[in-house]
Amino acid sequence: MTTSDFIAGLPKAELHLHIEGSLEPELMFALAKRNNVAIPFASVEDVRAAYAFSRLQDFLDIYYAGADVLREAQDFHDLAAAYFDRAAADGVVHAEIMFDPQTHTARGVAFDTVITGLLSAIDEAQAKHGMSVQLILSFLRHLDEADAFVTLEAARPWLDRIAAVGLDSSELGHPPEKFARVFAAARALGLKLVAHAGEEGPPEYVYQAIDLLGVDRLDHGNRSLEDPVLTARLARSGMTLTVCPLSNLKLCVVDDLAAHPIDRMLREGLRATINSDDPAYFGGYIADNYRAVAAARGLDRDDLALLARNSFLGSFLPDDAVAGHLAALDAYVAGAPAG
Ligand code: HPA
Ligand SMILES: [Zn+2]
Repeated sequence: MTTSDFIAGLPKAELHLHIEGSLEPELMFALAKRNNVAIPFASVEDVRAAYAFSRLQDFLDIYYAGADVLREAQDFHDLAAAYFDRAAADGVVHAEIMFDPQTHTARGVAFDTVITGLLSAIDEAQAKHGMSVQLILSFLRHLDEADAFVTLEAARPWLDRIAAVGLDSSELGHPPEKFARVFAAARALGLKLVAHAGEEGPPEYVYQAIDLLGVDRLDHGNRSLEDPVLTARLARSGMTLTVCPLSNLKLCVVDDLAAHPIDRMLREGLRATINSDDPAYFGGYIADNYRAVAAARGLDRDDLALLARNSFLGSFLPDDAVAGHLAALDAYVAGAPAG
């Protein structure tokens, strides 16, 4: 069995995926036509050619523009259904996906339209693929606290279908402390908490995410490695980091995958996981991310299985479900032919 096949069949959870970032150019064009929305691209090739980024903001500008084709519940359904089909083919048995309601409510698309479409695709993925899915409502950090509170209020009727809140968008200049009160309110509602920190932002933002927001999981977290005290603390506390190698490469968080710190993270005792972030924009889904770092950093099957194991340990699934997934993972690894 090749490493590529071993990775594809490895049972895994995806914990860092922006559903709007799974909008493939082909679907973008189809939805633009269906909804009569003008897009600033002449062809699918034209769209892909625009995906050259030198920092996070370059990507975000295009990502928010692309999301403009999403108007009706059916659009959100089709977007998510395409992701679940693709993820299932990559061995994803559980996904915790982020959505950015403010990207849509700011354009006049109702919160309920967005979540209705996503939930119907989630129910379908459960039936079709046996995949479990949880939703993470992510606040846009370039907007203010009041806007985040309005969004949390809009989510109230849906709280039984939302597992967590998150924090994404432009990191620099928008430290976690800006959202301390919103996160406290979300926690009081029984939601889990995650936040992007240490992707472009300094270790100080990671400290804020854990000390001021009280996050249960850290999205990216790469720059924590600049601070040995912080790194040791994250390792000791068993904090999960949702690392996204192809995203890191495309957004110039690393210059080269050969310099990616994924194996260093494991060596330092961090509970690192592999995820795809915005696969339509960064050139690969989750198995591609595993393959890319396996090749670039010489990861062996034990490393790959540990990364998959961490994805279940870092999930928000109940303990018995985690134990079931770990048993299936162990059985897969034990039964995989050498090669
Ligand atoms: O990688 C990301 N970082 C911050 N915001 C985002 N929104 C989508 N993807 C990202
Ligand atoms: Zn992200």
